[in-house]
Amino acid sequence: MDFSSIIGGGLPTLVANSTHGANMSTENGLPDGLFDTLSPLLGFQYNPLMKLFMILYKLAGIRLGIDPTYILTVACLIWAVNKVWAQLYTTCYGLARQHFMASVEVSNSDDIYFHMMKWLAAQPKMVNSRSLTAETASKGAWEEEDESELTPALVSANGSDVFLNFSNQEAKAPPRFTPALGLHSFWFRGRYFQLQRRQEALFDLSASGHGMPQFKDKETLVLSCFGRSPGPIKQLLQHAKEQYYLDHQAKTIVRRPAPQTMRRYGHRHSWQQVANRPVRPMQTVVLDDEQKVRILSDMNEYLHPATPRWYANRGIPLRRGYLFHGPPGTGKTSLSFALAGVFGLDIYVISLLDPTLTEEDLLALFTSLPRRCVVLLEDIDTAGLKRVEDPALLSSSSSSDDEKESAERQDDDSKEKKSPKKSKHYKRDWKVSDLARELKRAGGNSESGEKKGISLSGLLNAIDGVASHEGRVLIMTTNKPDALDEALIRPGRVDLQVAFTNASQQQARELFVRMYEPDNIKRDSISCSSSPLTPLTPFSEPPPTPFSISSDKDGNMTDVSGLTEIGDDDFLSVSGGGIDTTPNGKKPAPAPLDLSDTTTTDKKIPTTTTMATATATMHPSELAHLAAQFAARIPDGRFSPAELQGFLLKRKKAPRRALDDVDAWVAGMLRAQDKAAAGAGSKTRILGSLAVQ
Ligand SMILES: Nc1ncnc2c1ncn2[C@@H]1O[C@H](COP(=O)(O)OP(=O)(O)OP(=O)(O)O)[C@@H](O)[C@H]1O
Repeated sequence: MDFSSIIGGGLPTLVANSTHGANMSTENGLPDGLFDTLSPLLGFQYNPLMKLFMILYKLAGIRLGIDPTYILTVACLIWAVNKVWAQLYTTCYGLARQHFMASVEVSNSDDIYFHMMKWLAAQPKMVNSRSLTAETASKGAWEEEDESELTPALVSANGSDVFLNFSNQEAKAPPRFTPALGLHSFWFRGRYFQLQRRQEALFDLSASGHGMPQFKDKETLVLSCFGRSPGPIKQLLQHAKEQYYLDHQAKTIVRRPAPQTMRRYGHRHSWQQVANRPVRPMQTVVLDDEQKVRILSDMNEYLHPATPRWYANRGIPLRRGYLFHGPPGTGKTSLSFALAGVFGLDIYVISLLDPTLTEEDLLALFTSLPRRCVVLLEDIDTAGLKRVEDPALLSSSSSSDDEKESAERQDDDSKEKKSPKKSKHYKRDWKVSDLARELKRAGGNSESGEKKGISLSGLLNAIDGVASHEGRVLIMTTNKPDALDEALIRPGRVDLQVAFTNASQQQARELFVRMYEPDNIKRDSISCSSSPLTPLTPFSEPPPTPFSISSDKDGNMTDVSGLTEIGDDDFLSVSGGGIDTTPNGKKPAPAPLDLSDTTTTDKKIPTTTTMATATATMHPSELAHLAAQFAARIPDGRFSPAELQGFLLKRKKAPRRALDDVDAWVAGMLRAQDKAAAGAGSKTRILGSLAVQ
């Protein structure tokens, strides 16, 4: 392009033309355009910007050899057609959506949202979408890991041992990709679906935070498909949900109260998931079989779908409570988890010592429980729950000052008995000193930050008040059943008590077998229990035969048909968790064990390979023989299963070494116990037991 000729020749003419409003440019060989005609009329020559535009416009015309008006006209036409098309499309699409498409909305405050997102993240079509959101996918403690992905181990100082190294573990975890905000489409079971992911910011006036309203993001998924029925979308959501729970089938979900800021939204915001751990098989809890069967059949009966009707017909509130009591480390929590696993229930753990928990919160938490679940109140004795009969008397026991006050009052009481007229005014006759004392107490409490906490009546109200939730299984655990108020454990609140004791020789034997049996061998093949428990119904099988409950003349349940054959127990399972059978529901055939690790020494730290594959094998009969020898050296009822487990864990690959060491360990432990009994307390026992490990 010859700029000098344009500038030297064409430009002055153009400038002159545009300046003087000339309406002809025939000297450039171009016809007069629309602009040339319109510009004087519109007064373009007075506007410097428009003048510049005119110059550029003419320059373009000269360069292209056509009137730029045509280009502009075509551009305007394209724009108009596009506008009309867009409008038409929107209208037609809107009409089609309205009349020929069904849609379902899912909010991110609902669990289905997470089920759907997890499912979408696993769809190849979605993964290859051009518009994605990347998320950091972190693995839970119990999720399977690929051992081949382990970082090459570092060689230790002596050059022989190797240790695992997880320094770049996070870097290796691939991100998770989900559909970005906007419109997406995918096919599912031969059907076309549209997914719209939307986000909007809500101004939450009720947000407490520091009393300031806050913005809150709310996300919505809108799923649509062609057809007037939302059936396919429902199927899709059901499928996503099933896939989600398939991953969690053999897991027990543990929930705790959500933070206070979340709890106030109520219902599903009241609880948050804190763990998702593998189901604890019932066989791993070493406890008297009779006790296990008693509680299992009691719970099974309670959870049966026919039970609510039975309770309703008799006007009995549908609640069941259990109290597990016994020394620390005897399996109270373990049994609670195993029970939840057998019945496929989630566990809701509440600590009454939580400083943020008020009685209103407790009530709200109980009312937002799902239909069937296990509520676990651990170490209920530590919550200091007491019946408040007379606040004055109750508080009077807290300090020597108060004792004096109590004595004064008793003194006053006796005086008043002599002059009944005066006694009527007792409560109102506050002296200045009384008032000062009360104020001091109230001030002292708030200054020291002492928590008012949950009172016994608050707890009772939550667990069986008029507004309390029905259908849940309440399990309370305690080390000191005698310290509990009898109101808390009266029948109706606690229906079954299970006493846990230190390990018997039989239990020691079972613990030994469980510790050294290979992972892939089921308990029954080497069971040393007289009546092994395999109490489960495979997930896919139909539910157990409906039972009937009849009562004797005292109203006690006498016959629970369908549950009488406890030997081959059929227990209800909501999720199928805890199943300890092969996929076809049969018990696996016993496989030979070979635990020939007697040469293993604990001094050598296992390598990555040995950690994973060093399950040496031993014949079941040999293992049973070792277990019997071990049990014979454990005194009955002296050690908790947790203590025995701790000892065995230190020798987890060496059953014979455990046998060799057990006498010395028992002697050391007994000495520590005697010392503790002689006055130094339970702490000495614990420290002593650690020393003799
Ligand atoms: N009866 C048992 N059978 C199998 N393992 C047990 C048993 N008792 C305790 N253990 C083991 O000991 C550990 C502690 O058990 P658990 O927490 O169930 O005891 P607990 O009675 O609830 O104790 P605490 O009263 O201190 O809460 C767990 O690792 C568990 O596996």
